[in-house]
Amino acid sequence: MTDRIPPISVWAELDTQARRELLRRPAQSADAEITARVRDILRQVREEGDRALLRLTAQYDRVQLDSPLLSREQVETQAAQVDRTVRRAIDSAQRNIHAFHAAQQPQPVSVDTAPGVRCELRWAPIRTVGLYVPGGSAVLPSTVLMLGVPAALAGCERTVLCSPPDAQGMLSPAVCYAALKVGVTDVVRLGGAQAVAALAYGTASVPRADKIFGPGNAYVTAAKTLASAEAGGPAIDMPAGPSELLVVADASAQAAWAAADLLSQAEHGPDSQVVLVSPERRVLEAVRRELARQLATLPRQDTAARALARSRLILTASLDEAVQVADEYAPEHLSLQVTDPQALSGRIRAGSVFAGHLTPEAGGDYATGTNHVLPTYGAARAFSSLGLADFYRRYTVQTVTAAGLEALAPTVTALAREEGLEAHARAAEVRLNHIPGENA
Ligand SMILES: NC(=O)c1ccc[n+]([C@@H]2O[C@H](COP(=O)([O-])OP(=O)(O)OC[C@H]3O[C@@H](n4cnc5c(N)ncnc54)[C@H](O)[C@@H]3O)[C@@H](O)[C@H]2O)c1
Ligand SMILES: N[C@H](CO)Cc1c[nH]c[nH+]1
Ligand SMILES: [Zn+2]
Repeated sequence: MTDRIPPISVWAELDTQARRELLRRPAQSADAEITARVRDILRQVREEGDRALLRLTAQYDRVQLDSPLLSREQVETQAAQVDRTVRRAIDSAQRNIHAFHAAQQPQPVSVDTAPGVRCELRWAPIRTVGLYVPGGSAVLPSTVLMLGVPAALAGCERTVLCSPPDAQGMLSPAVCYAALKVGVTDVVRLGGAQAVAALAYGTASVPRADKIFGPGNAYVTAAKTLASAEAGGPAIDMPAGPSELLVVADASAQAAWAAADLLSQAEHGPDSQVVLVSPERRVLEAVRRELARQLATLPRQDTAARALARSRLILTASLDEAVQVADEYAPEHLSLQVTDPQALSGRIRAGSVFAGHLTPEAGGDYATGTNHVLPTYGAARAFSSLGLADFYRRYTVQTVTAAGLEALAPTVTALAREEGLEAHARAAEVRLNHIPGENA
């Protein structure tokens, strides 16, 4: 069975080009084709609104809808059917996610930068947020919580949830239950790039969102990126594409646990990528055998096998070199299955770190309380994991008194004239000459 798992790559034997190729994400190899298709989908929705949405849903989700929107009654009827165990699990995960995110309230700042010159930093909730909840290969009610809990905590006025419809044109009871629990205002059954287009442009039935959040496949991610680049387009959270996991393992790693973690992300989709980096050949070989053994009994064996075909098992010369490889890859999820995980956790750029042998990556996917919407494709080098602050916009306020203006004006006028912007200089001077009670 190990013939379905790639062989071990020895980092020291690879040149720069081969190393780059080894760490390349699978979804990016089809970039041009995906971009072209997504551009076309965006255009159709921009030009034709709901008509295009219904047509594209029939084409890509193979279901004919009468309207993209679910009524409140439909959502409640679906939610009422949720299984009791699932309902309890959603309630319990929601509590942890709420606790961790409630502690992230951004704080206002007020500083007198000079006498009579006050600068403030304030936070206001983004009014309308679009929440994309994946549902192509697996329906993800957990993502409703990851997006909906911080949106509610921030106080966003309108939360528009989009998720692909099932064969009956419905959303699952669990998704509907979670949506009601976090106070989503509009529930829309749309998936893929067309869902993002609807949120970006707004249609007769789907409200336009100021910012679009959420993970998705390569089509969803491309649509978010393209729509946000348009003039006046929505903001987006980050490129949160196909799931990734990189495990750094030393001699203390349990092969069966490392393999289980790698499979947990491989089963998301064929373009998910999982990587194991270790200075121990024995560990790499044992995990390779475990992957094949555990894969054989997985219900989503075909999906996981396709992702595993592009997985990476990398032998490094030392733990230090493993850290360098991991940092260069900048994974969405980083699992540290080593003796001293805390010593490594700050040295590798990653969306979320799973520190130690007893911390399964799946814990963070559902219930530890951290957010599972995370940057992929190496975006963790600069992008952050989703947090409460992402649901606010930050703005500044400055208030200048007469004394402040007198002190500030020479600086403003000198810099304005240096830049050749006379009107700027005069906008300060005109006030200076008319300060009430002084020069009036
Ligand atoms: N990075 C993160 O934070 C994070 C979190 C959760 C999930 N994920 C990832 O999200 C992804 C979800 O992907 P998914 O496919 O299961 O669901 P999805 O909801 O993202 O995409 C499904 C939609 O894609 C569209 N689509 C499918 N094939 C298409 C085609 N050939 N052309 C145009 N559109 C097409 C369809 O409209 C369908 O509704 C997974 O890769 C998972 O790993 C990432
Ligand atoms: N691993 C995904 C983030 O990449 C999140 C998720 C949802 N459900 C299961 N897993
Ligand atoms: Zn997952």
